[in-house]
Amino acid sequence: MGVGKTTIGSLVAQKLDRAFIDIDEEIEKQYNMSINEIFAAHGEKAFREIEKQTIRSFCEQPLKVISLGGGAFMQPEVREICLANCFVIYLEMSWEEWKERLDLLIDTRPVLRGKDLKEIEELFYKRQEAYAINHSTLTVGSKSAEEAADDIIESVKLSEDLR
Ligand SMILES: Nc1ncnc2c1ncn2[C@@H]1O[C@H](COP(=O)(O)OP(=O)(O)OP(=O)(O)O)[C@@H](O)[C@H]1O
Ligand SMILES: O=C(O)C1=C[C@@H](O)[C@@H](O)[C@H](O)C1
Ligand SMILES: [Mg+2]
Repeated sequence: MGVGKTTIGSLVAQKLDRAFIDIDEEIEKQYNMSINEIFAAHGEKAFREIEKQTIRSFCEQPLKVISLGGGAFMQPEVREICLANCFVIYLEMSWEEWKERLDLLIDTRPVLRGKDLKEIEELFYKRQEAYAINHSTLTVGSKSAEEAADDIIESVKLSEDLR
């Protein structure tokens, strides 16, 4: 969550001249509500179901750069759909670096609401096991979004060359 998938993914799409799809944004358009409002009105379970369906519909279309929401990969079916149809890149950050970003995220990521720092740290580490299942890992660290986007393009080109 909040590692920069939307920011960096949109740059990758621009640089590769591909369509960019942000799954959270697509869900917000379908409901005409913000993610916060969807969680409040329908609950997380309903959000996860629509998230899975939305991911399925876009992942089966080729030639797109797709940014998932932060918790999407926790669903085994989402992992299966993405790994079978897409080149899946995990953007990784250390806890020490990521927690400095919390102020930017706290108001717009409802899963953080009501949690103290210890609980957020537990969630951060709990998610890493699922995120580790991917085709390529990029450590974002202190890289700018531009640098991270360029690194992703290099890694995609390398994987194409190796095919
Ligand atoms: N490389 C970067 N360096 C510094 N700040 C960044 C970087 N990438 C993104 N940000 C900032 O971090 C915040 C979260 O970014 P973004 O929304 O792209 O994350 P995300 O991974 O898409 O989040 P989510 O998991 O909720 O979809 C934004 O305020 C964004 O401007
Ligand atoms: O990390 C998460 O569980 C989430 C991240 C956001 O991208 C949104 O998908 C939503 O706020 C849930
Ligand atoms: Mg995002």
